[in-house]
Parts: sequence; structure tokens; C-alpha cells
Amino acid sequence: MSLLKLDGVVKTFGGLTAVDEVSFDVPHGSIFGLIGPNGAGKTTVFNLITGNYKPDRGAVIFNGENITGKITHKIVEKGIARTFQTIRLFQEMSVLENVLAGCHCRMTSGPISAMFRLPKARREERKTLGKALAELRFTGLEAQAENLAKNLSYGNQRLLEIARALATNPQLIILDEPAGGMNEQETAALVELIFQIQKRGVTVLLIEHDMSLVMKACEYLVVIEYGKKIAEGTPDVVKNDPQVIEAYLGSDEDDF
Ligand SMILES: Nc1ncnc2c1ncn2[C@@H]1O[C@H](COP(=O)(O)OP(=O)(O)OP(=O)(O)O)[C@@H](O)[C@H]1O
Repeated sequence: MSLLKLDGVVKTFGGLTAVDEVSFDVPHGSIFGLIGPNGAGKTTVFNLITGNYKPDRGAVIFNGENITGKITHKIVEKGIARTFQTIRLFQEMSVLENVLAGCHCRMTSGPISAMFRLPKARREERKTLGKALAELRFTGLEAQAENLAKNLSYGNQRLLEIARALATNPQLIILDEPAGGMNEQETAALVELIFQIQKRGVTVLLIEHDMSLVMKACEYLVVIEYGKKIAEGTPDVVKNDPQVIEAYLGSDEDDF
């Protein structure tokens, strides 16, 4: 059984069909890429998975459970975390505080326990801090823990979003253009990090315009154009697909 299944998902905005009957299966433990020219509907697909949008038709199945149209924080609780194409950090908060915010959804002690600093709450706080620091170490940001998020380089802000997403203990992490704004060296390190995420047993679903990253990291690809799936398979199969070549030649994207 796949970890995530999209079944005939449709999303329209007014007269525009942004996502048109898209179906695909993301296998457990895979690194899976969703690619296509600008405006193809990729981010909309992500927003349908994460509950930011509700599909007009079709279903999103995660771990065999129908999560279609559920609210975002319920979807995070089920084990899906994401990063955004446009970075969404708490810019005036420290790097560590940003990751702690991600851990929050897994905390179980209630507000009374936290207010009176009861032992359970204190234990949980210590555990959460340890978890946040571990994610900073994992993403190479530990030395920046006390810095404000806004003072990080663009590449490190993207890594911080990944650390925050991992802090929710996801089974599936969804990365929307993780290499956006990164230089070549940062992108190479990101590929390694993606492999490390997979080694932890977390399935990775990503959108990326950097074809070298896609080809290196992804085991499976789905290609969409004008909201419709036009191809799927391994990178080698997809890059030789005439419809995909046509879609990319007709756009301003990097060639395969
Ligand atoms: N909230 C919205 N309201 C109206 N139209 C939208 C909305 N979100 C997306 N669209 C439109 O849906 C289409 C698909 O957009 P989407 O952002 O999903 O594409 P994309 O493949 O992620 O593009 P890019 O690679 O440029 O980020 C576009 O025509 C876009 O203008």
C-alpha cells in the first residue's frame, strides 16, 4: 500500500481548472518529485494534500485513511509536514524558537499543567527542547540556534523550514522548491540532507525546478502541465517522454 494516494483530484479557481483529475501514488519511504512548467498546478496539488485547499472532487488518502478536506492541523497530527515556496518563518523569533513552534503540535500537557509548571509539563518542555536541538543539529543549524530567523542566509532559512517540519515527527515531508535561492554548493548539501531524511524513514515529496536536484534525488516523478498529469515514472523514463520534452521546450524551465 502506498503512503499517499491522490485519486482524481480536481481544484478549480473560478473558470480555471488548476488541478484536473490528478492521480498518483507515493510509495512508503520514497523520494518522489512533482514537476512541471510554471503555473502547472504543482503548489495547488500540495495545498490539496495539506488541507490548505479543499478539492472540488477526488480523494486524498494517507496511510489508508481518507483525509480529503481535513483541516491543516489535523493533517499535521496525522504525520504530514511541509515547507513553503515562499519562506514562512517567524522572522523576529530565534532559530530555536521557530523549531520549538514545530514541536508544539506533539505536546500533550495542557495549559493548566504548563501554567503551573507541573512536573509533567517541565519534563515535556525538556524533551521538546532536546528534540528541537536535535533537528537543528540534523540540518546543520545548531550553531545558529540563538540567531533571529531573519538574520539567516536564504539557504539556511530554507533549512530552518525543513528543521521545523521535521520537528513535527512526520511520516511524509512535503518540500515546495527547497533549493529555491540556493547556490550550487547549498543545493548539493540539500540533496545529501534529503537522502538523510529518507534514511530516517521519512517519505519525501518535493516540487523543484532545479532539474539536477530532481534527477539526483528523486526515485519517481509525476509531471503535470495545465493541471493534468502528462507523465510519470523513474527520472530516466520521464526525461525521455516526448510530451514532457515538449512541455519543457515550450516553457522557460531548465531543460532535462
Ligand atoms: N488561490 C488561487 N486563486 C486563483 N488562482 C490560483 C490560486 N492558486 C493558484 N492559482 C492558479 O492556478 C494555477 C496553478 O498554480 P500553481 O501555483 O499551483 O502552479 P505551480 O505549478 O506551483 O507554479 P510555479 O511552478 O510557478 O510555482 C495558476 O494558473 C495559478 O495562477
